[in-house]
Amino acid sequence: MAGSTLTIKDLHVEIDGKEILKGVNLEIKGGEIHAIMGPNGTGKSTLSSAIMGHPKYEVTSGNITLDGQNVLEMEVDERARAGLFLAMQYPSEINGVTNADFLRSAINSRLGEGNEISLMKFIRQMDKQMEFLEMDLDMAQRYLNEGFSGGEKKRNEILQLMMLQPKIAILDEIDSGLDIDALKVVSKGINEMRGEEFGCLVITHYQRLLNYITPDYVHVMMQGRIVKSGGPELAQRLEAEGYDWIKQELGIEDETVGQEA
Ligand SMILES: Nc1ncnc2c1ncn2[C@@H]1O[C@H](COP(=O)(O)OP(=O)(O)OP(=O)(O)O)[C@@H](O)[C@H]1O
Repeated sequence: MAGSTLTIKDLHVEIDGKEILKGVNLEIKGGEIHAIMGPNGTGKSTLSSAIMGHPKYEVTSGNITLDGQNVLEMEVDERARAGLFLAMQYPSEINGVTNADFLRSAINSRLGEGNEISLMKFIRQMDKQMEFLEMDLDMAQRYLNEGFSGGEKKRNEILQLMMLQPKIAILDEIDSGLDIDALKVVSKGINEMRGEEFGCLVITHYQRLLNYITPDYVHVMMQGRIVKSGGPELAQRLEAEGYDWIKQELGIEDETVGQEA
């Protein structure tokens, strides 16, 4: 089976009446890893929130499709069931719901009624992936993200990714706040997912993540648009030289969006 394709065409998004995304075009296919970099406040997280259907982010024009299906018409849970996965910059804590319960119901919701995963199979898989991610097995029974350190939350997001096996994942600053060992483990998890069935968009500020997860494409976002795309060498140049050369090339003065009003 070939992988899926997420297509974003001329996407415009507003928050509280301010236009943040001003025409984003991007296609992510199974087997591909894309990275988006860009200065602070240029719309990177807005793009991931819009893809996952956060209610605050209003799509005013353009479209998002997954294998031709209109993602914008799907509720948030339908998007997840369709195979989209979003690892948030700040994962929420949910008191009263254990990590294991949350994961099992998320997997069952994806598999659909009548196809639920057996408890034994679920436990076997969860133990295996937790071991792979060098996680303390006790974390399965802790409430979701409650009291997890920054690094533990990120590792947990990768555990969810590996258990849910989405078609397309969007990882927003999965590397922020990680120590070097955790960064390696998180990258190991993402690399383990690599394959024709899996497409991924990684939002990051740092080339160092891309040393571990080599992207196929690197895009730069400024002023609510993707203004430049290239291969891994583009991230290396950004690390060495910053963003000024792109701003000069494109005649961009202030990169922050949404401040004009
Ligand atoms: N919920 C919100 N309410 C009001 N403004 C918002 C909201 N979310 C984002 N913005 C504004 O939208 C713009 C883009 O924010 P966004 O978080 O998408 O940027 P980013 O490129 O991900 O930044 P960073 O690199 O700092 O994470 C910013 O000016 C931000 O203040």
